[in-house]
Amino acid sequence: MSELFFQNLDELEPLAEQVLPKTVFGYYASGSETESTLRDNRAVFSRYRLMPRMMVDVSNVDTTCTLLGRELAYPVLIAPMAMQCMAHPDGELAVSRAAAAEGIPMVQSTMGTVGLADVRQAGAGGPLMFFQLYVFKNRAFVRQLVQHAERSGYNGLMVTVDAPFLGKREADERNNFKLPDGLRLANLEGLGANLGKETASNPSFNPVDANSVAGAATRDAAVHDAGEGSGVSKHFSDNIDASLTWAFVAWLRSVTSLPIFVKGILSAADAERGVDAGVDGIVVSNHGGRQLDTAPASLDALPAVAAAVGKRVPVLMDGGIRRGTDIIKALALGADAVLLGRPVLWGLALGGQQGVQKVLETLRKELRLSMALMGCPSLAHLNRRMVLVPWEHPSARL
Ligand SMILES: Cc1cc2nc3c(=O)[nH]c(=O)nc-3n(C[C@H](O)[C@H](O)[C@H](O)COP(=O)(O)O)c2cc1C
Ligand SMILES: CCCCC(=O)C(=O)O
Repeated sequence: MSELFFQNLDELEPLAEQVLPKTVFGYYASGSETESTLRDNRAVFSRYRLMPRMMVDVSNVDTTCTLLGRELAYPVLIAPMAMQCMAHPDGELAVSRAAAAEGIPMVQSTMGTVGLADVRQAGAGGPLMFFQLYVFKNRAFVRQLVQHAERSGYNGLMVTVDAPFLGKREADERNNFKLPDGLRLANLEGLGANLGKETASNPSFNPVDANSVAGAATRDAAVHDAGEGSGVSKHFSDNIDASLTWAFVAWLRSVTSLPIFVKGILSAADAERGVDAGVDGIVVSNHGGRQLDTAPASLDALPAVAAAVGKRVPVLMDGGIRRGTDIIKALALGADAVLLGRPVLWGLALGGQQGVQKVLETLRKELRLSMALMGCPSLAHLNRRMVLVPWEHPSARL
C-alpha cells in the first residue's frame, strides 16, 4: 500500500475519480437534484464547534464501544453501499475483510455484487455484521432473503426506510448508469424463483440494462418523461414496495429473530413511531444526500432524534463523516456510533482491502488523537456540553 498516499479522507474522492469509469464514479459520488443535502452533510460539521476540557489524564485513550452486546474497536460501521465490485474485483469481500481486520462491523447491502453468505464468511473475524434490507413487493422473496441472512450468520437487520423510490440522481440519468456487464446482484439472483415473473431468466429486476426485455415496454415513455430516471431507478421502482408503513416491523419480527434497525430517520416524530413499533435501533440518515434533496444534514437532525429516543435503543447516524472530530460531534450530540459511506468505496477503488483498511485506520487515528485533545480518555466522557451549536458559539453572545 506504500504507493497509496493520502493524509485524510477528504483527499480520496478526486483520487478515486482518476481510476474509476465516469459512470461508476458518478453513481458513487453523486447526490440527488441540486445536491444541496449532499453538501450540507459535510458543511454542517464546521458549523459545530468542540469545547475541550484540560488537565485530564489522556495518556491512555480507549476508543471502544459496544453495540448489540459486542465490542467494536471504535464507534464506526461501514455503511451499506450497493454494487461494490464496480470499484474493485474483490468488492464486498475486500470491504468485509477490512472491517473485520479493523474490528468494526460492515453493513452489507441487499444490492451487493457478491452473495450475502460469502460476504458474511469473509468478515467472520469481525465483531458483528448487519444485513441492509430493501423491501420488495414480493414478501415471500423478502422472507427468504431475511432468513438466508439469518442462517448465514448476520447479527442484525437494517431496514432502509427512506427509499420508496430512488431520488432523482441526475448524474445517473446523464450517464445512463447501469451495472457493468459481468457483474450481478447476487442476492436477487439466488432467490430469483420467488420473484415470480421477475426471475433470473426474465430479469425484470435487473439494473444491468434499462432496455432489457422487461424494460422495453416503458422505454419509449422513459425517453419522453424526465421523471423516469436512470435504468436503475426504473427497475428499483418496479420492484421496491412503496406502500411500506410501520406495520412492516411486526411482519418482519414474525419471520426473523434478528434485531431490527431502521435506517433513514430524520424527524423526532418518526423516531418515536419507530421505538413504539418495537425497533431495536434507529439510524439517522438522509442516504448520503441521494434521496430527498434539501432534507436536513444528518448532524442537524440528530439531537432531536436522540432526545426523542432517550436511550431506549441505540441511535446511529451517517452522512459526511470524514474526520475523527466528526465522530466526536456525532457522539456528543447523541449517537452511539456512526456509519462511514463513500470514503470506503474510494479506498476500495484505489487499493482493494488494503485501501479500505488505510481509510479506516486514518479515521481511527484521528479519533484517538482528537479524544485526547478533548480531554476524553473514553467515549463515555463525551457529552452534549462539549459541542457548541451555531447559536451557542462564543461569538454569538457578543
Ligand atoms: C454508492 C452508494 C450506494 C449506496 N447504497 C445503499 C444501499 O444499498 N442501501 C442503503 O440503505 N444505503 C445505501 N447508500 C447510503 C449509505 O448507506 C449511507 O447512508 C451514505 O452513503 C452515508 O453518507 P456518506 O457517503 O457521506 O458517508 C449508498 C450510498 C452510496 C454512496
Ligand atoms: C439500485 C440500488 C440502490 C442502492 C442505493 O441505495 C443507492 O444507490 O443509494
